[in-house]
Amino acid sequence: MKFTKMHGAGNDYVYVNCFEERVDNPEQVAIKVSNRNFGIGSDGLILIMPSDKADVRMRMFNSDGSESEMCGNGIRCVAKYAYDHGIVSKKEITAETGAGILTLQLVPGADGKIEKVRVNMGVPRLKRAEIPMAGEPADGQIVSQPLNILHTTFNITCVSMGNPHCVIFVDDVESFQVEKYGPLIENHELFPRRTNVEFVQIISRTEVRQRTWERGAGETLACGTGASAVCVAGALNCLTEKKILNHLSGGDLELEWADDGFLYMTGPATEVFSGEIDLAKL
Ligand SMILES: N[C@@H](CCC[C@H](N)C(=O)O)C(=O)O
Repeated sequence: MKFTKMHGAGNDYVYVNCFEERVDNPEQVAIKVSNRNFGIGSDGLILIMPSDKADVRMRMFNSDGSESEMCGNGIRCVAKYAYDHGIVSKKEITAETGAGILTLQLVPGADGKIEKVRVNMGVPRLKRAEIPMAGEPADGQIVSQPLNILHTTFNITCVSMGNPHCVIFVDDVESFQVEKYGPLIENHELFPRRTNVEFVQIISRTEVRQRTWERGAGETLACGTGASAVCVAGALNCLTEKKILNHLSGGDLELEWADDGFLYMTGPATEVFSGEIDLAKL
C-alpha cells in the first residue's frame, strides 16, 4: 500500500490516495499502521477518495480502528494533498465528510506553496441529541453543566462539529491529568458514541491553550474539530470572543464563529514523507 504521512499542528495521520489505491478493511489497517512501535506511527488512517458530490471524499479512522465522522486537521491535509498531487487544480475545494460537504480554501505563502488551509467547518450543533448525549430534554444545550468524575465536579460544555466534543475549562492545563480524566469522560455513559474531550485554559478573551483527549486515539498534539468546539464553548460561556487563537500542543489554529453561524478554522497542513508498506508483514 502506497501512503503519505502528513500532519496538521502535530496531529498526524497516514494518508492513502484511494484514487489509485484500494484499502480493504480500513479499520484493521488503521490499527496496524498507527502503531508507533510496530507500524508507521500515527494518530490514525485517512482515505482520500473520489466523491460523486464533491471534489474529494475523506474517510478517517482513529488509531483504535473506529471511524469518525470528521477530522479538522485531517481535512486540511486532504485539501493540500489533493492540490499538490494534481487531484484538483483549483484553490477552493469541496470535500465530502461524515459531517457533510465542507468548503476549503488553500492559502499560499510568500513562495507560492500552500502554507495554510481555511475550512468552513459548518454550523456547530448544540442540542443534546445532536452531540449525542443521553438524557432529556433532547433539544436542550449542555453549557457549563456539572459532571462528577472520581469525586471531582467538572463543568462541561458539549458541542458537535459532526463528531462529539466535551469541553472543560481548567485553571492550569499543563499540570492537568489528561490521561486520568480523559478516558473516564470519553467512555462515560452520558455519551452513547463516546466523546472527544478538550481541557482548556483561558489566556485572554482572544487566546486559549488546549490539550485534547481524542476518542479512539488518546492524547494527541492537536484536534481541529476540538479547537472549533472550544471556540464555540468559550463564546457560550462568555469567556472568550468569537474569534480566537488556540495554542495546541503541536501548533496554533485560528478559529472564528462568524455572524453567518458557520465556524471557520485556519491552520497548517504539512506533508512529511511518502512510502510503501507491505500490510501482510505487519
Ligand atoms: N484529530 C481530529 C479528530 C479525529 C476524530 C476524533 N478522534 C473522533 O473520534 O471524533 C481533528 O483534528 O478534528
